[in-house]
Amino acid sequence: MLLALLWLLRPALAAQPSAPEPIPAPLRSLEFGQLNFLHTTDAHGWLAGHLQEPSYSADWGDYVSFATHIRAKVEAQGQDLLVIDTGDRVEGNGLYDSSEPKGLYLSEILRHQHIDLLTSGNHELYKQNTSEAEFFTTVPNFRGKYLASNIDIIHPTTKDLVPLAPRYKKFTTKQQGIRIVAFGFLFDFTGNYNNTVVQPVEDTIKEDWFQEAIRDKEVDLFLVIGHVPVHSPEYQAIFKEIRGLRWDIPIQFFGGHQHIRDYAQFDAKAVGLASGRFMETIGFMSIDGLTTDTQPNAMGSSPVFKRRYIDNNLFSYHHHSGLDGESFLTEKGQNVSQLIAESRTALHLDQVYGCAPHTLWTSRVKYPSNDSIYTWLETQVIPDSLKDEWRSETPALAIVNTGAIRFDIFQGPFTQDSTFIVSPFTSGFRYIKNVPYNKAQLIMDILNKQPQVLRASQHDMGSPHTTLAPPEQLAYVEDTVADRDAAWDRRIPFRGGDFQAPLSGDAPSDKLVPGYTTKDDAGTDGDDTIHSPISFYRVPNCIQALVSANASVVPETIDLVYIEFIERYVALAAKFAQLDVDFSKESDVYMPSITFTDLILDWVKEHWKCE
Ligand SMILES: Nc1ccn([C@@H]2O[C@H](COP(=O)(O)O)[C@@H](O)[C@H]2O)c(=O)n1
Repeated sequence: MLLALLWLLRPALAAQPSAPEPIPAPLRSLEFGQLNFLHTTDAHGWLAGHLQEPSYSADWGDYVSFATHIRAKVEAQGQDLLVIDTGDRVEGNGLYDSSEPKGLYLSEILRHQHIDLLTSGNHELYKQNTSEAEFFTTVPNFRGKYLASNIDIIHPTTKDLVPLAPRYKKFTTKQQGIRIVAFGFLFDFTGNYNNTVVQPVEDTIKEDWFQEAIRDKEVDLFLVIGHVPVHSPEYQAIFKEIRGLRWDIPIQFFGGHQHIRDYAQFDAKAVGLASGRFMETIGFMSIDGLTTDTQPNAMGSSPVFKRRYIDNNLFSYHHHSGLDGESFLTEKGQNVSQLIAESRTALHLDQVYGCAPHTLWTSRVKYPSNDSIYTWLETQVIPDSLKDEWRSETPALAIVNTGAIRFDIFQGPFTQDSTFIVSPFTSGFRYIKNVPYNKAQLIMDILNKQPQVLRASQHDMGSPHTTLAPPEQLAYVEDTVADRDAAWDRRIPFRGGDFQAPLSGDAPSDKLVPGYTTKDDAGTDGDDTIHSPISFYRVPNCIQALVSANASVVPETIDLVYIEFIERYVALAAKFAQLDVDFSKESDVYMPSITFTDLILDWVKEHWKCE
């Protein structure tokens, strides 16, 4: 009774208390259809939303409210909604990485969304405890919704190899009885821990169960969800396999992994949507003109597909749901926002360790440059901090893959949350002693020509979708330099900051908020928010820093230090460089029990004092 009263008296909660207000901006509306979808992918723990970026400042509770309203709205018209998530829900934010064990709070928050279908990403499988948490927690939390067409796991107690979740599912939609056969794939990933088995997609689709499923005559739509780029050999293979047998059944793909907004047009009746990363984007799709038992498509015409990339903020949510600040709130959504706020407090995610004097970017500025996060690591953090007490007399050349850094650092407070947002992984350092300096440089050159060089070898260095660089680097082959005032382009509004009024003041003439300006197979009208463009620069696979007492002298030999995650790549590059080393026997731990994350955090604490 008292609890109920307290609940009634508490302030209405939308987004997180410290989240910045969204900025009003011109919007393109959603075009609803017979069957509608909301899609998330690569959330990587960002369920609190972006607390330093107004464009993406809604949280998972707001998304729960949004999906509830959209479901009610379409169902009132006799239409259907399916909510989809295509994996990589873990690793990349304090809300996941800061707890012990990791994910303690996240899985409880996640389960409150009514997700109709979900699947695993590669990040759910890098480590044994993460995939086992999927098996014991997320799969049961979403029983009957989680699909794993090509993933098996060694059962933690019986030790049998079993499917992580059901391979596929046939169901009918609530309102119209649309008959759907759905699959849930992961790309041809090879970096998983050995307690799981990822079967290549191309082999999986030859299996009897898949062949039977696609021969089902009572189907109106094939729905393929997966942690797979929508433009990929894997999805091409699935498309061809289904289309080879079923020339007229529509196929809807949902994908992810590359952290980009993307849309693929396979043919007139088959399309795919990818919905970005880090809870920046909620993907929307609708299909009209599906043939069903009750709605025969007598003309036999192709269905009409519409797509929209929604910026995850309350301004967009209010607009698309047709509601305002008051009417938008749902009890469930507010409870989830509250749960996130409590979890963040329990994890001390707002604890400040230092203050960044200026913003450091991963891909918005050229590398190397003063504003590049990689230049900062190479010239300051690593040279100041990398020292092993047993090797202090020997110069070291440290190699770090750029993909180990996941996000930008904004000017201002660097918190417990920022720590994991920037560097969530648990990798430490290893080294090979006494490597000739020129060989080490050759190894660097080879690593930076990967995938071309390493993949051209006979060695299995993984799928074409994995890279030592951040994943979006694979999607864009060249720099995109925003054609506008660079100073404005770099302005990201901060919490309580003064850059929040682009509809007035000193903004460039078009007065738009900088953000995604997506170009995909359907054109340039996919983003809901009309943005001014932002720049994207390519970065190398790896960066290096020479750590030496006498930095002006080039040493003859060095300790070749590298981040643990890239050992197999470094070993292969060493072979190409004709360095005769057996990494399994000769490599050792450098700076025992220090992770790359610790190194960065310790540097921040020491060097970035808050005024
Ligand atoms: N321990 C790890 C794990 C991953 N990476 C980097 O992330 C890339 C994969 O990220 P996605 O979000 O695209 O799945 C991977 O290719 C590495 O670059 C890492 O550095 N350390």
